[in-house]
Amino acid sequence: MNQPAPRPSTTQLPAWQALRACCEAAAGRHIADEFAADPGRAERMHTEACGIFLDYAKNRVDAPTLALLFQLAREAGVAEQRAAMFGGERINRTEGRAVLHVALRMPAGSTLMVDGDDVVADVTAVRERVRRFSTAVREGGWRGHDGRRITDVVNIGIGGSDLGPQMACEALRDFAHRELRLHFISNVDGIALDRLLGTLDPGTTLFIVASKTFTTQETLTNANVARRWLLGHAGSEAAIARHFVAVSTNTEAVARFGIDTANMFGFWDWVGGRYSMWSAIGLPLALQIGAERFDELLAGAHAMDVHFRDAPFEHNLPVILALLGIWNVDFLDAPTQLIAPYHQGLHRLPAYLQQLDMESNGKSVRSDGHAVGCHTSPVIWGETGINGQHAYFQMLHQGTRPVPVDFIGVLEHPAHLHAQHRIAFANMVAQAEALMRGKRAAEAAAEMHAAGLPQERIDALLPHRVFAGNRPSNTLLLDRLDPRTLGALIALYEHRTFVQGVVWGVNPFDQWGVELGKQLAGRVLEDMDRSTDINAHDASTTALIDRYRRGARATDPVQHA
Ligand SMILES: O=P(O)(O)OC[C@H]1O[C@H](O)[C@H](O)[C@@H](O)[C@@H]1O
Repeated sequence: MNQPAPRPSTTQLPAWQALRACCEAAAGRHIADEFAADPGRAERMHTEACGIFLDYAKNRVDAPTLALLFQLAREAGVAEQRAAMFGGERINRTEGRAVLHVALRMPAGSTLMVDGDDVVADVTAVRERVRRFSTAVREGGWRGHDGRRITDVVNIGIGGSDLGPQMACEALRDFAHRELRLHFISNVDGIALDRLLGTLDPGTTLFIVASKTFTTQETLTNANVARRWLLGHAGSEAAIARHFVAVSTNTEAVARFGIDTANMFGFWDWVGGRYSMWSAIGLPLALQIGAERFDELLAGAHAMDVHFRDAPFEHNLPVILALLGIWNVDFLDAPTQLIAPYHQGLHRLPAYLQQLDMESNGKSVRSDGHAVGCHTSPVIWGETGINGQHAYFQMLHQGTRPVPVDFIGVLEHPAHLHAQHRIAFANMVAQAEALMRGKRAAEAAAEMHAAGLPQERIDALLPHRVFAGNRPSNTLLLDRLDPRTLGALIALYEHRTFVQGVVWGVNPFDQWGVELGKQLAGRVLEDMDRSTDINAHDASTTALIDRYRRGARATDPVQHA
């Protein structure tokens, strides 16, 4: 396995050290004062590409800080690592793999050779199978075992085999096929699947078992339940072939499970799970919006790839977002990052970005095995901004720690929703303004005077009605929420994650941290069935297992009136 070229640790880079000094100097400065002093600030601090406009003027940075952040990207080797990724080098060093989600959206006919193999040709062949299959299901050519059309598609998968297609199906529901309903099952506790199966007709239901490894316990458990349910109704094994397809890299395991490998859509080990929605993992989306629109999603992502590859850092959306994120996490001590979409269609975006970012960069050692020495992935959280406003925005405005926000709005909207769209948009812009500007004591006092409050009351309330402001945010405006722009948006965040990983020196493409819990779950499961004493665990864990053994009752389902 080739080792990364030796590079000083991130915190030793000259730009990092200079940023430290910048940070101390900037401590007392307020963004509102920067706006007042610099009429050209907003004009300079925005950029746009692929139908996405980014305003980043409401960050706690000035021109010299920004220049140093770009310098940091140069010193950290972002351009070199970017070229290595696009060139198909094995930059996922701990797993010895190339990282080629960008190849999944390259136009048919282009070439990218890896180990003597043209990966774009392989990608195009699978894309063609997805096209044929999704068209057949959508048009009624592919039917259930008793000859009826498919009406419901259930994607069984988890993590990267669930979050991407689910998020995109929600986002693009306006483009959905009228007679095809999409469902997503990930939780192993059985509740969601149980509830769903009760509403489905086995003769018109298609299951997609989506798992890169095809070894994931949750997915295989749910898939087995679905299989038994189908067989219980259809009566014959032959029905499986009409109602089950698989998306995986593991042909043998798919065959062992009992799915005909003719009904399997493959992908490759150079596609990370959380980067896989562009592969056949996107099949639910292709079924929902059709292959042509799925191609538009890929084209939008490809356009962002080209922008990321070619645009100078100073105008490069992913690079700018990444560097501001690093500034917030490492220099302004912001431990979290809020994602606030002001479009109901994007309500699963925060969940999607949680995996993308935290599973990629939630690491404390660098690719070379040394400690990182700075903070890495922030906690990503959020839901639709408007709901957040009425729940946790209090903490954003007056809490003790800064919470940087990505506000995401959409400009185009259906005419009949114009009045509501205006309200949502106004709220988004106002929140960003309020977080940045705050409200100073004199302003708050004057308001209370004007409202006729007695001086005593004003004095008592004043500390509560002051807003410090100076809280950073980005605002991303999408021209519209269509497949192309969604593709560009997701690719933008993918590359942001990549740039941050490069600067921090971590490998954004492995996830060793998820293994330990899985291993221990296997042991706990065995111990839950043991009748003898168990003492291989700590006392707390043993007591919990014991409590389960004594207290967990299996009851009959609740009978509804
Ligand atoms: O697609 P699968 O192989 O079933 O994996 C599903 C998920 O499970 C794992 O625990 C990983 O942490 C994720 O990166 C992955 O997306």
